[in-house]
Amino acid sequence: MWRLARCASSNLSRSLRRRCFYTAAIPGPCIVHKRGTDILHDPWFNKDTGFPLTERDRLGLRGLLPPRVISFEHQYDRFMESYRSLEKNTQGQPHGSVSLAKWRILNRLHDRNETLYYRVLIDNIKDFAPIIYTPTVGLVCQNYSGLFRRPRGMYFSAKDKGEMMSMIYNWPAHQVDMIVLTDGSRILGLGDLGVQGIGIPIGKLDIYVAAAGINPQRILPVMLDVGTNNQKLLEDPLYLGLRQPRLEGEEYLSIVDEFMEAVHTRWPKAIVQFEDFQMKWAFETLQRYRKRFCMFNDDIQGTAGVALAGLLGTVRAQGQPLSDFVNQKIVVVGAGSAGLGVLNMAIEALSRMSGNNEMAVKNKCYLLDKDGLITKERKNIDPAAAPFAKDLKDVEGLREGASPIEVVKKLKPHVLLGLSGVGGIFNEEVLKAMRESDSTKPAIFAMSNPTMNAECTAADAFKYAGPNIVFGSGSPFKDVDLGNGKVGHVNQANNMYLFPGIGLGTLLSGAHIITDGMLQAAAECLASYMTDEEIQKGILYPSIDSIRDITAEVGAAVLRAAVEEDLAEGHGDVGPRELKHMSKPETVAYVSRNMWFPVYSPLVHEK
Ligand SMILES: NC(=O)C1=CN([C@@H]2O[C@H](COP(=O)(O)OP(=O)(O)OC[C@H]3O[C@@H](n4cnc5c(N)ncnc54)[C@H](O)[C@@H]3O)[C@@H](O)[C@H]2O)C=CC1
Ligand SMILES: CC(=O)C(=O)O
Ligand SMILES: [Mg+2]
Repeated sequence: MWRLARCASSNLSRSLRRRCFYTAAIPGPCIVHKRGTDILHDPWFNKDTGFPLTERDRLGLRGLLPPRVISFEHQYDRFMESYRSLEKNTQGQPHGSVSLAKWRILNRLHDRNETLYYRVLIDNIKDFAPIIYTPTVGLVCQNYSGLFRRPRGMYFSAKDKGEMMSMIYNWPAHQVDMIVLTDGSRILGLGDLGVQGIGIPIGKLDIYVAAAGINPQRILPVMLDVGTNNQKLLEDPLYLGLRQPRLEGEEYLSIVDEFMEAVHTRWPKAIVQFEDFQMKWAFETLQRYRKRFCMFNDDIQGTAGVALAGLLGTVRAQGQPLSDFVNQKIVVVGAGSAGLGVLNMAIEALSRMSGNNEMAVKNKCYLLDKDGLITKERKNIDPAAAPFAKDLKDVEGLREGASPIEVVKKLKPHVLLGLSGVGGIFNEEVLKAMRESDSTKPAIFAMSNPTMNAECTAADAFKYAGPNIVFGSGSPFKDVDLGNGKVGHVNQANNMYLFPGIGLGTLLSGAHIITDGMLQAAAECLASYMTDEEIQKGILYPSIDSIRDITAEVGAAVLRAAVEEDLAEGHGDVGPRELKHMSKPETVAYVSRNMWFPVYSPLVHEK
């Protein structure tokens, strides 16, 4: 049953909680097995000019650095100053090249000094998320082979078949907690980018560190390079991946199987997030592995929870009780892994609310793909979309393959949600038709990424569909000035609000699988996070600035769900019994306490 109880510690002031993250205890020492320049060249341990003199002596660094010791705060200010002057000096230049220049300066720091990098990322997450994550990460992936300077993460290719069990031991960390894996076949809305898709696991794991406080020494971005069907890349002399068409069928699955077995053998507790796989493999691999390994598919499952929280928020914004969700007509444009994931989770929630009358709630949900409205008349219907195909007699006045404008005009939906990857398909005509919606506050979610692939811009949505809409987009847009001091609020309807908490909560619970119950708990937590006052203003999700707060809450909700399902085996010194006895607020505090925070630890050398 959907509960709207406020999250455990939500009455603690958010800013107070944020400050708590900064009162880090004196850091314990960190053992390193290297000395001298090897340390300076290792971004996990490097402190640049920040090594105190005693440490320089201990680690054989004296003379390898300029003599003056610069404090962490001073280094931080210096970096931010250079970032701000880059912003100033590139004003008026093309947006894409400015974004790439910003990414480069951040990436250089990432490659040199991770402690400082993650500190600036955490403190400035709202400004930097659009650079290291969507939309700029899309541009980075498109240009990856040209931008490549240093490797990050691991690359397993079709040529490594039979070798993966030993290759996995090439990774230098003893423990890995979180892996994000892609095969590069559907990178954001940009299609098959082959090996260049590695930018996505890197960006997602940066969000894991910033939002969930996963220790960056325990993360691993992975590219499974099984070839690419992108002809342009195959012909590009700079392309860094395998120059062959993608493996298919059993050949493909045997590569993924081998990788999963290798990971499980070395790090049985590591969580694997599948990211940006083309639809057929996204569903197939989820089915194949979810009962055997600790894994989830972010595009199917993470996106669904965020969208559902947004849809429930919309009902609240309309001033209706949550039970009114069952009366909403929902049109989803895009029948891929994300669109189907959203519809499946929405229908599950709706069914529970309507006393398991799944048929009745399905009748209120409409699904379109590139060929328009999906009905039972559709030839060669995808089996995953088939359960949502409409009987033509139930959609009077509409035809098989009806276009978004025909559907919106006829149905006057409460919600129009885009996960098609096609920029601008919610055009002026479609948006204007949403003015006739049966809802007083219709919702328009243009969730495709990156920005140019969004189904519409925020400005167009408010301009054409009217000021009363609730708006969400996958990539960030600025709030819209509606005149008369009114603001059209933009919600970033992105799975970044959930995946970090799903990963962290699962990790701390010690569960060996991720169940629907754990995912539902995550979505419920996000749905209940905002106050009625915020929701009335059309604000459905917390600000990205407070992403650590919401992640702690989501993580705790996931952990408690694992406990309730008797799956929690504990983590580190905290066993299942202790987890079971934690109250809700204690669980949130426990999760927050376990978030890594970047400070320079004293380094101690051990041979
Ligand atoms: N905001 C968020 O958190 C998330 C956003 N996404 C975005 O959603 C988009 C789709 O992702 P997936 O479902 O994984 O891709 P997918 O490739 O599995 O599915 C795309 C779907 O869109 C349909 N489509 C293509 N052209 C269309 C058109 N002109 N009109 C209507 N439908 C059309 C296709 O037929 C297909 O059903 C991507 O742009 C991705 O960035 C995905 C996951 C999370
Ligand atoms: C956000 C995300 O996961 C996507 O666009 O694929
Ligand atoms: Mg994705």
